[in-house]
Amino acid sequence: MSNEVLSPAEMAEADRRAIAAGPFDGIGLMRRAGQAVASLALARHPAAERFHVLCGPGNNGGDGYGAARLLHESGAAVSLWAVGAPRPGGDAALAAAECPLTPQALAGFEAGPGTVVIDALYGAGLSKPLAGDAARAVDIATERKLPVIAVDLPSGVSGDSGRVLGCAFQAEVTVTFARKKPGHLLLPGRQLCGEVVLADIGIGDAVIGELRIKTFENTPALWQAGFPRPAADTHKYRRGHVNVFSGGPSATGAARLSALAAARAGAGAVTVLSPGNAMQVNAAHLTSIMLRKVDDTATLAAILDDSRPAAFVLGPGFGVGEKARDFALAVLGDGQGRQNGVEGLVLDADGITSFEDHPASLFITAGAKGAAKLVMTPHEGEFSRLFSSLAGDDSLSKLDKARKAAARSHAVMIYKGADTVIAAPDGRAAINANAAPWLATAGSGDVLAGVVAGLLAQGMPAFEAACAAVWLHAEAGSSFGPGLIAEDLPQALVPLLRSLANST
Ligand SMILES: NC(=O)C1=CN([C@@H]2O[C@H](COP(=O)(O)OP(=O)(O)OC[C@H]3O[C@@H](n4cnc5c(N)ncnc54)[C@H](O)[C@@H]3O)[C@@H](O)[C@H]2O)[C@@H](O)CC1
Ligand SMILES: [K+]
Repeated sequence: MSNEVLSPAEMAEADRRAIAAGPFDGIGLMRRAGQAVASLALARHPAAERFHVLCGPGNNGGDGYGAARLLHESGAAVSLWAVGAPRPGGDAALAAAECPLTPQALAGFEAGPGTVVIDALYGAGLSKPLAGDAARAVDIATERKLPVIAVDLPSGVSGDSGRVLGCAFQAEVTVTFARKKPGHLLLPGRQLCGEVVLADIGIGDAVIGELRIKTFENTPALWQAGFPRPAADTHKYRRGHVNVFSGGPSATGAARLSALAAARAGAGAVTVLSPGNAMQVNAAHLTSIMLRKVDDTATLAAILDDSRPAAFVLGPGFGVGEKARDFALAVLGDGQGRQNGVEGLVLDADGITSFEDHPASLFITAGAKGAAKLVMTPHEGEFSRLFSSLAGDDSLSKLDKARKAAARSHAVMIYKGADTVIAAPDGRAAINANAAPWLATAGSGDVLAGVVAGLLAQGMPAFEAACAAVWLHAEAGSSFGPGLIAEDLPQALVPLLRSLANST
């Protein structure tokens, strides 16, 4: 799979193993990296008046020296600007020695209109905030709106977290090697990278395979094989039953949105579980979705006794409090082991907030042997209510936080945002990068929760169901575009589901 995402440390290990396995040594890989950058620069900017290649002291700079040499050999006008000298005897020093151009000090960097900047200052080895001459170079490129081609990462962007250290280049395109890094996908890094182009520099799939990578970009390749497809002889309850808890009479719409989304995602039957005082308003708005009165855990127990496959959504519009906690724990199994057919619980919005002062009861129940699978869908505020120590730890990336929260809570986490991270208790994680700003609309999260439950009810494993739902939800929002409201999303899923069904 090429959707593995490597941390800078894993990438350095891949480099070491690739060099040991051959056929390329360190300078060989570096030459190929330089070649990839030079080819892209010429293809994108054939009429550039000049390429300004900015080289740092490490191997990122080494790639820059290689690119500068090849651009110069191709007849392009090239200025070379360097900060710090490469370590003598290292690959970057060899690349610098191979380059016939004399570097000028970065302190004197100047660039006029019509020129292109190739940023090879710092990549995977960025270790402190950009300052001094490097920061000045960023200012010049930004003020003059010069196109920037970043080598591996825009200097200033952390490959681990996507955060900016000091300041960073805004690249038009970033050429990276072998696989993407978290910093290409997590914000603000993703936005600063511009387009990300993957170059093959000779690090083979077998080498990457040895690393047992557990981080992925969330694309259909990750979950398509397990996407539910109804058998020819199926019937509605075999396609899974989703139950969505409704809030009180003035807060019922969110549950209905979730229910409709679960139905579109392929659940065979969907029921809104409504408090008695909201039955009328729910009944007035439901057609194919069924309705059942549930006011207390005794009534809920009868529903949980049903052995047919089912998933539950608790949270959208539900209200915060003890009732939410009681219902959630009952669905998970209340420490008694998994209920007959309960595949999972999607805990969203108020359902998450209800456990703000009681997280341990949720985590212990979710971790009990045989408990139903728990999927939580917090946005940043909700995440910090359940995981305040993780949320406040600036040394952790969003990826780290989601992963640690999943392990702590025994839940699949969908840590929402424009760069949603999905993480499983077993350490797998996926970063989603196809979201569009149109999704930031009221009720959008209710739809997502419903899609997750729709897939869970059909027996899709929780991590894959969460990844598929996030991708479909984002793709539906992106394809609909301006004017999107949450009510549009379930319908916008249809063409995507159709093309998924046709593609296998
Ligand atoms: N053989 C290899 O290891 C390969 C590495 N490649 C390139 O190597 C890069 C990683 O190389 P390195 O590990 O040498 O790391 P970098 O070249 O990214 O940076 C490390 C150097 O920069 C200094 N530094 C870091 N941040 C700084 C800051 N903000 N201000 C001033 N100095 C700073 C460090 O002290 C160190 O000297 C990748 O990004 C990629 O471009 C590619 O050539 C492919 C092959
Ligand atoms: K760079």
